[in-house]
Amino acid sequence: MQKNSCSIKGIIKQLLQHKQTLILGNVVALMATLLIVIIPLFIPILVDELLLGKPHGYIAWIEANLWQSDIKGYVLATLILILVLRLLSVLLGVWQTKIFVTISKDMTYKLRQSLLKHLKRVSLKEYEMMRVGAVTSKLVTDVETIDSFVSTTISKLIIASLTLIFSAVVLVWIHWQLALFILITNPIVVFFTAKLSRNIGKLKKEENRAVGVFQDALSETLELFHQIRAANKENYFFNKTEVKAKELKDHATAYGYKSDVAIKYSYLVFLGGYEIFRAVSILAVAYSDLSVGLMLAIFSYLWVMVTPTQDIINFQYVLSTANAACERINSIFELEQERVVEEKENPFTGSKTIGIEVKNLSFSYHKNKSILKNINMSIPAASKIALVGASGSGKTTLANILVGFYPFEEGEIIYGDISHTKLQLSTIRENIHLILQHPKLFNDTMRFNLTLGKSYSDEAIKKALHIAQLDGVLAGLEKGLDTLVGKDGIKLSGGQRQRVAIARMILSDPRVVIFDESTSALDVHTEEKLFDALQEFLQEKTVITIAHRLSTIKSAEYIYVLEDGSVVDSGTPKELLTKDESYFSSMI
Ligand SMILES: Nc1ncnc2c1ncn2[C@@H]1O[C@H](COP(=O)(O)OP(=O)(O)OP(=O)(O)O)[C@@H](O)[C@H]1O
Repeated sequence: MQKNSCSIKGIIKQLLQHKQTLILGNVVALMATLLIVIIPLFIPILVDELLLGKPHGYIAWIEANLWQSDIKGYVLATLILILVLRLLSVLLGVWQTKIFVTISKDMTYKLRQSLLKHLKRVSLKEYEMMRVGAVTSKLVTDVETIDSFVSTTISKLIIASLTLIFSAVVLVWIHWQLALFILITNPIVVFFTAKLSRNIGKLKKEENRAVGVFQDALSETLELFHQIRAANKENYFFNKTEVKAKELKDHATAYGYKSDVAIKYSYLVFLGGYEIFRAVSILAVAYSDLSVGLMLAIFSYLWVMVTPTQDIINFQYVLSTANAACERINSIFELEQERVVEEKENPFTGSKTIGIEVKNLSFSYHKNKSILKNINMSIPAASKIALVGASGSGKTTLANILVGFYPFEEGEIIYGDISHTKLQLSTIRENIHLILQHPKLFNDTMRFNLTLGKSYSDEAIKKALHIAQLDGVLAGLEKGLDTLVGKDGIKLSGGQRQRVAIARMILSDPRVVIFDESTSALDVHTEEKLFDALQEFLQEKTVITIAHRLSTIKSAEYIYVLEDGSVVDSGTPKELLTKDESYFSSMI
């Protein structure tokens, strides 16, 4: 699979995929420019032929072939013609902008799309260490920097170059020595400003990084606002965010004024050349046969050349900022993704449930710190297993591995009769449902939190709520299933949130269910009623229950005891109860 990445070469390659539209846009832009560029050619006619009586032959040709008039008539006609040319040029300019904006926005959309595609499959290990604000800023600010590079490249670079070439040709035609002078000074300006532009690129990179750091601090503060308030730590966290805002201000100020200084400096170099050129032109009128009208035309061409020259100078800056943005964007593309395997068989299809064999499984989150050590477990299909052990012994880690959240290198898990190496992690998660102790809810309706966007009948939803002991809760919601549950389900109690997660599981009807302290917030009475109601639903499913409370695992047929990442004991509840030293015995 080809790895996605952001590079200037890649952007150009992608641009070329829009070849036809690009050509159309450039033809339109060229026509718009030509209409403007020919305007200075009217100056010699007006000044030399009409005012100074120095014929170039144009008026004579017009009189012979088109129309005869006095000075007023010719001036008025020229004025109208120039205004029409300008109007046409503006209209073509609007069309050109529409074409180029469509291309550049399409390209930046595609870049965001491929970043989101990459993030969608990012490994959980990477996600856990990810600074969300920094990722957001890359998707917004850095992609915008690329957008401005693309729009500058496609809309300005070619036209600027063509305008300069066209003006150069006309200048050579008018006075080749003066033209040569301009053609030599332009590259010198670009040369003197190249190094500056690289430094500006670095400043832009710093500014975008500071945006990320600020966004990160802000989102974390707002995310944990409730806990911050509970700890009375608003000052600490908001001051920390303010410091990041100040850093952002410093970087943005540095980039803002230094990039402006660089552009102005480059422009100054250009204007210096321009002033010298003007002096030389006046000397050329004094000491050669260059007419005043042609000299004024040359000056006009110089002005015509100002914007394209500036565009080319700016292009260097935009190019180096785009390079810096690409570097930051690539750090997202470099995030490790979940493995993809070619799945030939699916053990879950056609079976009501499956058994799971864990063989010699070892796992660590970070090198040198082993969390699970050589775990062996046999979980027959439709069995009811419990996993107990002291806090930190690795129960949740094992549950996360069973549902395919973390890849592991040592050992094997056999689902049905298929090894984990031959299964897509998404297939495993589709069929094995892990219910967490602290389920996350979306700031959306109760219905959405139960269905997660899939369509179920109201009847099915209500049945799931009934099993999850939520009838009373639903009746108390002002808009029933369409009631908003608030940020992270704040309007619901901890136990209600746990039951919403269980109702969500019931609706998704998985083959295997893992309860990880999923009823810890319920009182023993409600928990008992819940498991009674769940009995029929779970009957034909493999169920693994992790709990610290005996009441939660009382119907387990077989128990595994975990200690410091190893299975230290296992057996039926009866067998374990006979052992005085067993962790299970201590739960009673
Ligand atoms: N995402 C993670 N990254 C790094 N280390 C982790 C991560 N999750 C857990 N750990 C570590 O792994 C060990 C086992 O944690 P785990 O949550 O699996 O234990 P547990 O038995 O479920 O504990 P509890 O009963 O308190 O929920 C702990 O030492 C913990 O610090």
